[in-house]
Amino acid sequence: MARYSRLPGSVALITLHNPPVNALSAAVRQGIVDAVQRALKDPKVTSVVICGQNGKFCGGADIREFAGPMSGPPLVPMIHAIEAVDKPVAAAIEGVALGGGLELALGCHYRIAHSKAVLGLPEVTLGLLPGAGGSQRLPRLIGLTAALDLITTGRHVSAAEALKLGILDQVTDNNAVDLAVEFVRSVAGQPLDSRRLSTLPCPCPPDVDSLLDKVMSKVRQRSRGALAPVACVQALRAAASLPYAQGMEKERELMATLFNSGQARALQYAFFSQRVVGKWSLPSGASWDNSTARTISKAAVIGLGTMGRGIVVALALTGISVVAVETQEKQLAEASRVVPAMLQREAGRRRLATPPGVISFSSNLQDVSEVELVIEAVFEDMSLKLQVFKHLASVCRPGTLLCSNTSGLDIDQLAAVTQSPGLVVGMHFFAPAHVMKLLEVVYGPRSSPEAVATAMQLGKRMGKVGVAVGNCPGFVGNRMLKPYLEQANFLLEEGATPQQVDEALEEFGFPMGVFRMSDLSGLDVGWRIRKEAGLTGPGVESTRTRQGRRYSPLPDQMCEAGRLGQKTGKGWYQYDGPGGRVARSDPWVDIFLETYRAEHGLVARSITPEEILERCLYALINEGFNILQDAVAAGPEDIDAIYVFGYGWPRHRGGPMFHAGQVGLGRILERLNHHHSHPDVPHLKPSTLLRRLVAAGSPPVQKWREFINKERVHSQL
Ligand SMILES: CCC/C=C/C(=O)SCCNC(=O)CCNC(=O)[C@H](O)C(C)(C)COP(=O)([O-])OP(=O)([O-])OC[C@H]1O[C@@H](n2cnc3c(N)ncnc32)[C@H](O)[C@@H]1OP(=O)([O-])[O-]
Repeated sequence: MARYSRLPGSVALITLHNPPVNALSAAVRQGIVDAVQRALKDPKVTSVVICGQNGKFCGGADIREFAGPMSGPPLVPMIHAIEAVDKPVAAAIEGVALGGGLELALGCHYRIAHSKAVLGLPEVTLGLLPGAGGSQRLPRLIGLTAALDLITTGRHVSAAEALKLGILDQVTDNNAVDLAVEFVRSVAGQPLDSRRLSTLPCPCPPDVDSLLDKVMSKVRQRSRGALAPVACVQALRAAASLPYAQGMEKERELMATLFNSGQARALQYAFFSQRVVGKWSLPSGASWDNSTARTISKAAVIGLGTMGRGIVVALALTGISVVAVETQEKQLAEASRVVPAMLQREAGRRRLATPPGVISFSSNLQDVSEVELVIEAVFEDMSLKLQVFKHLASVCRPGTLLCSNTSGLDIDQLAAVTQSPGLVVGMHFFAPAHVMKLLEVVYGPRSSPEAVATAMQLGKRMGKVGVAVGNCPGFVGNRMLKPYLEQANFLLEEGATPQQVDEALEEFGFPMGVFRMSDLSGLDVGWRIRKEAGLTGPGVESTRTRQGRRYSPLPDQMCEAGRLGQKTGKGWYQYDGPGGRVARSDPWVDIFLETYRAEHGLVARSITPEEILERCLYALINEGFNILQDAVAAGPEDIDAIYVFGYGWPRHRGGPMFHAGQVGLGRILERLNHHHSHPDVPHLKPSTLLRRLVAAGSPPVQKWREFINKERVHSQL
């Protein structure tokens, strides 16, 4: 709703009221329409201020309403009516003015904000465009170039930047509503024509077409296959070239297309998933709202390889003091040189003045004795990690939280060598750890709710999307990756090339296909893990079946040939030299694959992009269902957030489990059955949960949690 009040004198105050962010629900829109009418009719009112309850102007359209039929007054005419009012209307912006919230403010004649306010048109991140006139009014206010930046990225800007851009008329450190009231009183009676943005021309640079073409190719490259950024550029082209009314017509057409696209639904689902995973719960019943987190001010990181260095930076950026320990002198010296520069760079990128945390480097594990939390980030080797944990258990004071950055080893085994297994959790970061948003917080059977809550809260302080997951080999992300990689390798055996597989996946929206990605991260990482698992190495017979399952030795043979990826200048592709970044296809790989197939009596067949996607993605999705069935992830949103924030799953496709729902669970089941029945593709046996969901009529993804819980109660899973 919106409250109307008459302030002493002649100012009407309209206050949006819809906690927590005063989103523009049907009731709020109706409230605004009624209040504006009242202000118009009251002859004693000479000016109007619109503000939001509880220090938040408005978080935009109510995203929850997008799922159902629209009711209440529409936004566009409501904002037009405000712009047309013949008494000055000012938006008093505190907290946030985002999306429809900023569009509402752009319909006002003046905008006055608190210095801590944040503004933006983030609709593009929800698969939409600023469809309440924002795509036409903002460029008229701040010029085409700046509007293209804001609207195609959806980035939030500070009040200071908004003032500089010309979005705001005034900024105050004091009460923005008081200032707005004072301001509108002072301008009452003055002409408003030049304040109505819809009547202004759009300031454009001389080479407007080349600017628009450049931005269009940039957005297409940045978010391959995403519709909204393209539509945003089209709407801005209309703003630059058409009169306002025709521009609005174009905005309406584009918005209608986007609104009904699966991509908008996927992105809105991703928005809510990100929030759902913060409300974690464990099978024990412990959850975010009944567990207490400790506030950490002093932490340590053990191991200063690539991951450890990134974790040190991520911690230091929050203001935590970090003891960074590395026992190898050479590595320590390098880290002491590199980490401060990384910190400086990242602080600059985040526009933080000076990195607030204090880092001390040490080669002595004894120096962690006073910290409250340790993150172990040594080499991925269980015996080494056990040694470190035993040592930590004897060095740290009682009550210290011990975390491991393992990417898939058993947390419980690590906990078992400490005196307080309840204080052990996994904190699985993703490289580069100071940049990537995902953090898997891994709880073992003995991890305490306090330890999980602390790791989740620490993740939030570091700006991560933390997802609490159960303990199993590979946890969620890497466990699902395994069948995906396996199928990609099998496809090479059957006739595909690395380029064909990568192209299909990149066309789907991944920033990098599986083989390009392997080259980037190094083929030796998986090789070492497979050697430890006894799947390859001296004495292991070179067959295509290992430990009772189909196995492709292709990646092992690449490593044996010294082709470890970008670092050696050769992998699935060739590069200009070691450390080269530009992948080119390599005839050596074609001959290698042909020889391999001939040796194993395999006849290459032609493989379609559809089969590549089905084999790779459905294998991954199927494992996702197994993970839900095993209660390793609490719900499909957890898996989807992990894949969107950590594995490059295209956000406009929601995540693997959401995608399964979009494709249709029946179809996924049918294709898995089809591939599974093929004699040489034995790893695609459909999960029981998938079968049960299909049998239950394929409920929407939002209902799966409830379904799984019911099935579990009735022991069907
Ligand atoms: C149609 C014409 C064109 C216009 C299109 C638009 O405006 S599109 C919209 C353009 N606007 C945007 O894209 C802005 C989207 N919002 C944000 O970016 C952030 O929420 C924030 C910066 C406003 C506050 O961050 P924060 O960390 O302080 O808090 P938090 O993030 O945890 O959220 C708290 C609670 O509020 C909920 N909720 C939030 N916004 C909306 C909404 N618009 N609607 C409904 N609900 C919303 C959120 O789900 C959560 O609910 P829960 O889990 O408690 O049940």
